[in-house]
Amino acid sequence: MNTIEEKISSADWQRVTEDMHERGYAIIENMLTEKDCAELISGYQHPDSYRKTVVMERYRFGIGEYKYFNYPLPALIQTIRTAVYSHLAPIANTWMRVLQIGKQYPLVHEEFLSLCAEQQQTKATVLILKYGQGGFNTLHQDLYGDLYFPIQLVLFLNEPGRDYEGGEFVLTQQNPRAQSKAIVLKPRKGSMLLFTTNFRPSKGSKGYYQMKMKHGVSEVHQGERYAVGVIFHDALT
Ligand SMILES: O=C(O)CCC(=O)C(=O)O
Ligand SMILES: [Fe+2]
Repeated sequence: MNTIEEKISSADWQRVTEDMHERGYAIIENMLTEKDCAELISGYQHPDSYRKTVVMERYRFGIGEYKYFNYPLPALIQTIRTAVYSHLAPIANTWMRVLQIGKQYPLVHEEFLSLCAEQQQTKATVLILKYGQGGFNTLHQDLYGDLYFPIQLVLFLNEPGRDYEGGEFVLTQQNPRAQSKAIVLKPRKGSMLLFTTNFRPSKGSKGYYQMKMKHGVSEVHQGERYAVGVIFHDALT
């Protein structure tokens, strides 16, 4: 059995990089084992692991519930956050360069977290979400302060079509000169989905422009759906 470090380092990052540039998202299957998924789901009940619980209806974020992890993060998630970041920072740096935004991200996640801390962004943003029948997550962006990393990921802990129906992951892209396009994804259990947090570069006739993206989850028609969201910046509150 490969360790999570091995799975991350042997992933096809060339293909992921191309997908991120062309589409603003990429899927890597088989990142988590059955056991990893089961442990993360059963951990949902342990109050000590989390700093805050959000009942989504209260804020009109949708229907469902999520919990922000506390530091220290579970080892599996800590490893994923640190190791995947190093593969994404070069992509983020290309995006900033082609969009002529004078910003570059350090290649080491700890250094990026130090920059967050300088801006008082110190609270963990990694979360686990739970939706039952009728659950959904409205289209949104996960910006938790002025400093943000432009790519984030979700880990899928249940099998679509078996554990739940509906509950598709929805991305919208807002072309500044057209209506929004919806992209609907059903990644399999254990998959990692990488996607655009705010905007990505898209090539037009006069060079690159900003294509704003949002994400959410369509209504769960049946069953239960859990997911872990890994956001690379920390939060003010
Ligand atoms: O439940 C999902 O797949 C979406 C989670 C989400 O919005 C996030 O991780 O930022
Ligand atoms: Fe989100």
